[in-house]
Amino acid sequence: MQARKTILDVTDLSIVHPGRRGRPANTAVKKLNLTAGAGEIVGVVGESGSGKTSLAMAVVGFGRITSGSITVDAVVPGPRMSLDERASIQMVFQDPHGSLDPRQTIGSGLDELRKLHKKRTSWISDEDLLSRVGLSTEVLTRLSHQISGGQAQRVSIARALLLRPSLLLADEPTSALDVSVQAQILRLLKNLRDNEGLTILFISHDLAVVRAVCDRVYVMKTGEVVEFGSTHEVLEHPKHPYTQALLAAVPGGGIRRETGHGPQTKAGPDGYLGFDPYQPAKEAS
Ligand SMILES: Nc1ncnc2c1ncn2[C@@H]1O[C@H](COP(=O)(O)OP(=O)(O)OP(=O)(O)O)[C@@H](O)[C@H]1O
Repeated sequence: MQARKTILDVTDLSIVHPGRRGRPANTAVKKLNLTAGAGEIVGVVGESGSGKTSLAMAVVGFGRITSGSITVDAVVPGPRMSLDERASIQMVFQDPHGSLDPRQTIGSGLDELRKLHKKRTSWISDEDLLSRVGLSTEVLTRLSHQISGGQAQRVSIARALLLRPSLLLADEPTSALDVSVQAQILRLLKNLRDNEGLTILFISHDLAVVRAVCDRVYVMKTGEVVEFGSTHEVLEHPKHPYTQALLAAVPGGGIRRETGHGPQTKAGPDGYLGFDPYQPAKEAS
């Protein structure tokens, strides 16, 4: 099999936040190495405070880097990025409405992006773009508060896709959503990986979500990677006591068993039960 092109390359990354008001400096990331290949969904999982957000901010060029390096398809994230380089690294965050301008309709938000990035965005019409994320053009005339959380997250993903990013950073993209909507969004991200070759760095504290969507996973504890490998290997046969403890803390070992979403059946390949999360032909909720 041909090796994948490396899109994200994090080498020996350390991030130290300076202490404020007499507090000691805080080492959030220590000598971290991580890669993501083209068309791969790579997870970073760890408890609160493990350094995920510090890593994520550095990858998109907003955060501090104390030592080490990051490249995203030959772009070095940071304040010196050009507008076009900035557009090549896209983000989707936890709060789906928070990343949309409340005063703009979804359509005028897309128009604004198209004006700012004419070359990057001419490849697709709004209609085709929205259909790729399971939405109809009806959302174009709506304000962000007039669409559901799931729809808003689809719009955020569409806005990212419009810019043809080399990397999508998804930071807890489903944790604010209802469980059934969560599953739809996860399925959408997997479809975009499979059909568009999208490369995704997926940050989460939720093992069930990571299990559902990631090809490979890195487990972070207090700024260090304690274990990494294929999601199956790491979550089915965890070697590090921290990974074992994370799994033990989740009922069902990170395989989510939902209630109230239809009949309970055997876990599907996604680790979810009882419903088919992806309905591309329908207007998504
Ligand atoms: N701007 C900052 N200044 C000082 N310390 C910081 C800053 N940002 C993060 N930290 C510290 O760095 C460590 C890692 O935090 P980080 O937010 O990266 O972890 P996390 O895994 O994303 O946690 P969470 O899920 O709670 O956001 C923590 O001890 C945190 O207190």
